[in-house]
Amino acid sequence: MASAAAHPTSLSIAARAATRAAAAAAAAATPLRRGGLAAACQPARSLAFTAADARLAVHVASRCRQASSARGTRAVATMAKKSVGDLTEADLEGKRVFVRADLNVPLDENQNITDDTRIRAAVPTIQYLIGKGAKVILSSHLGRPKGVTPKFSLAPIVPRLSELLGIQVQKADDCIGPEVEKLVSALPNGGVCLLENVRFYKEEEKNDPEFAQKLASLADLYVNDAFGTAHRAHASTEGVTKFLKPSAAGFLLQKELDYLVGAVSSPKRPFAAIVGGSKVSSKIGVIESLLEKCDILLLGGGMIFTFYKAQGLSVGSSLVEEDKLELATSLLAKAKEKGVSLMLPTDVVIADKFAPDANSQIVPASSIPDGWMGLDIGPDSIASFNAALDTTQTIIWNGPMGVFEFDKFAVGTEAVAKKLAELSGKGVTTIIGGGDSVAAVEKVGVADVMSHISTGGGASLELLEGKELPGVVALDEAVPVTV
Ligand SMILES: Nc1ncnc2c1ncn2[C@@H]1O[C@H](COP(=O)(O)OP(=O)(O)OP(=O)(O)O)[C@@H](O)[C@H]1O
Ligand SMILES: O=C(O)[C@H](O)COP(=O)(O)O
Repeated sequence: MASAAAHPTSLSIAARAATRAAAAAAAAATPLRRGGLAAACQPARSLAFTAADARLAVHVASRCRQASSARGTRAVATMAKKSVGDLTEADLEGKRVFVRADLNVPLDENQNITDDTRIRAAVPTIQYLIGKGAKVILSSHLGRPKGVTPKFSLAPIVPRLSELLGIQVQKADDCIGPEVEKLVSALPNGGVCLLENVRFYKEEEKNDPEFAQKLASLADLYVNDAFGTAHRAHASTEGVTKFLKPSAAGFLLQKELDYLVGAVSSPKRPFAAIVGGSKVSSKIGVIESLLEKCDILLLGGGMIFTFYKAQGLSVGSSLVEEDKLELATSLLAKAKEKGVSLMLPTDVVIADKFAPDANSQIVPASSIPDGWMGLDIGPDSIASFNAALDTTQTIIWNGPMGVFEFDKFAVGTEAVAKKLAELSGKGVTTIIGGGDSVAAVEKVGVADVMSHISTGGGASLELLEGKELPGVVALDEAVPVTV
């Protein structure tokens, strides 16, 4: 039996990035299509972002707030923060606004952007601010550099961002200091200046107050739209709010919270959660938190073998976390206690090696022979998962059903993506929680029809675990509105 640590479960980062890049290229030109509030809450996916889109974003933000108020607890959970949409022309015209975005996009070896989703998602907030005559000082990290590292420069972002905004974005060679100050002071109303990678200073990740103050000194007010980095208490996401008032949430941040907290806390029922991925240990928090909220929990991916083993089934050489057998048993018991219908796959696709060209066969989950490993869920499981999903009104999905990077073992994951796309078209709220499930949805070409696709991996997981995000907590509270 393979231990989790020794199991060859992970594809290289490059292979995963290539899959995502191909999918993203297909997704890049798809316009926003669905109607209704949920769809309107999506960041604009079209390439040309217009003033009309900016007006839509403002309208959407206010509709989201109204919808949230109507949903009671959802309002408390998601919309208690001051919004960029609350800032008027009088607040913004001629003002320097420090906008923290997450422009941490994948680049190939020639510094070409292979997935511009995060850049496009940052556009509505910037467009709104420049439309109101603000001077936007845009900040982001890229990668995890140790000191100044040219390959982690934000320079490759400038052409695409300029294209999307329809104006030439200025680029600073640093993120603090006299040269940056000069550039910022020459910025016209409605201009945008992108600062260099804020992680070139170790003080950023240390949330150093002096560094935060230096960043803050460039601006008059602060907007955080970096959802993907909101789980980090860094100088540009958290520290800076101590020196800049008001500190407001951007449209992307609001939308992510509205779905990942709001729709999950007070869902239209029945509410199903689908959790997959490689290991149960990395999803414990998410499963435990979702067990408190969902009606149906479907489990797939590598983690199911720990559940099978805990039930005394033979799992061959499938991925198993031996030290999590008790945990798996207790999660099954907890589901029962909570009245949650927890479904494990009834059949699996097994392989004689961890490789794209492995021999494969479909067997009942209870009879995996020695020497074979489960790499996908089988057709009976897909059918019963689909039947369960057909009964639902809200679905959240995190983690693939199998080793979807290998075509032979991608069927279960793709079936879930297609089912969610079909149900989304019928009005079911479908939320994809970041990471590999987003890559799978993009690979199938159905990203555009989902209610919400998160731009954050780690941040979305932390939210789903019920944790507070420091980058959100630090923002100003919204002024309460009496209805
Ligand atoms: N049966 C399986 N055996 C081994 N690995 C599996 C199996 N099913 C899925 N995986 C692997 O799980 C990985 C994804 O797991 P992970 O827990 O990282 O999911 P995620 O949360 O969606 O992704 P991310 O960590 O990128 O946010 C994929 O690379 C996939 O190949
Ligand atoms: O890609 C991400 O998940 C975010 O940009 C955060 O990056 P980090 O994990 O390096 O903080």
